[in-house]
Amino acid sequence: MQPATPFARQKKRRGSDPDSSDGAAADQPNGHGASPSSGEDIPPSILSGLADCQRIDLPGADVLYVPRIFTREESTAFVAQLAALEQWKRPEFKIFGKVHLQGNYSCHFSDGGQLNYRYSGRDNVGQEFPEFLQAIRRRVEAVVRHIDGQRTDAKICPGDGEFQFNYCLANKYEDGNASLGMHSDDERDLFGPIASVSFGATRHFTLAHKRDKSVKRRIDLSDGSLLVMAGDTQRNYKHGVPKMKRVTDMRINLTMRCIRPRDSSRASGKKRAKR
Ligand SMILES: O=C(O)CCC(=O)C(=O)O
Ligand SMILES: [Fe+2]
Repeated sequence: MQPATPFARQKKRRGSDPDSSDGAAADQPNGHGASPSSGEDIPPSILSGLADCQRIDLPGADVLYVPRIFTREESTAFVAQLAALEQWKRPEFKIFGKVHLQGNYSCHFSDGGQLNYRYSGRDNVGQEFPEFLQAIRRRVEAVVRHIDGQRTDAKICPGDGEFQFNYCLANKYEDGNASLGMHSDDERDLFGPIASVSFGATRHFTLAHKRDKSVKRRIDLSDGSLLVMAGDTQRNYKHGVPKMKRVTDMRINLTMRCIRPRDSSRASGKKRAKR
């Protein structure tokens, strides 16, 4: 069963945001009787481009890719704001008792600044979303709902499409030497689709079937793009970002997620593969 409480609280708070400028920065909640797929809160140039949404042909997965959900100007502004965040950290992990540093920097944001997403044996309590990140989230939600309403070949949103993302994991890849190992985002606390937005350098993204090793796909995630992983994708596939030595520019990826709130002190029953 999906929790009603965090979404009810989130909708109320977001509806009262004071921001009133154009585009992604505008506060235009999707509720209040508007169709979740109407697309009226998406700039026309982006809305028309949503026709380029591509379903990635993988058995047992619902993966969609949209090359551009932010204008170039928005992407440039957002990448600068994201890079300037003070929260970036390179977490440590242990292999056979030896401490290593993760290859990329990450940080976490959540509604109310208190949701904990535990993975790789670590608690990750998300800080409150900064305003510009809320604007990014609103655009992502509007696009995801729009796609879900338009497409008949993929079921993206749970229930009536009125879900909301309450957590964001941000990853910063300084250059092509930074990578993310193959893993699944299949923790029990997660539900609904994962919406992944990329800013900066284009990087390869690999999806590989967990059991049928012959099923593998590579997608290029470009600046301002959206990748949605829904349905059984995490159950059947691993994904990762391999090194690309020739890439010298930075890339920042945000994964917007829905997590069930729980007591952060409770140990998780499931561990994720090393990332
Ligand atoms: O950087 C990416 O594109 C993937 C990020 C990811 O898979 C994750 O944060 O779990
Ligand atoms: Fe992931």
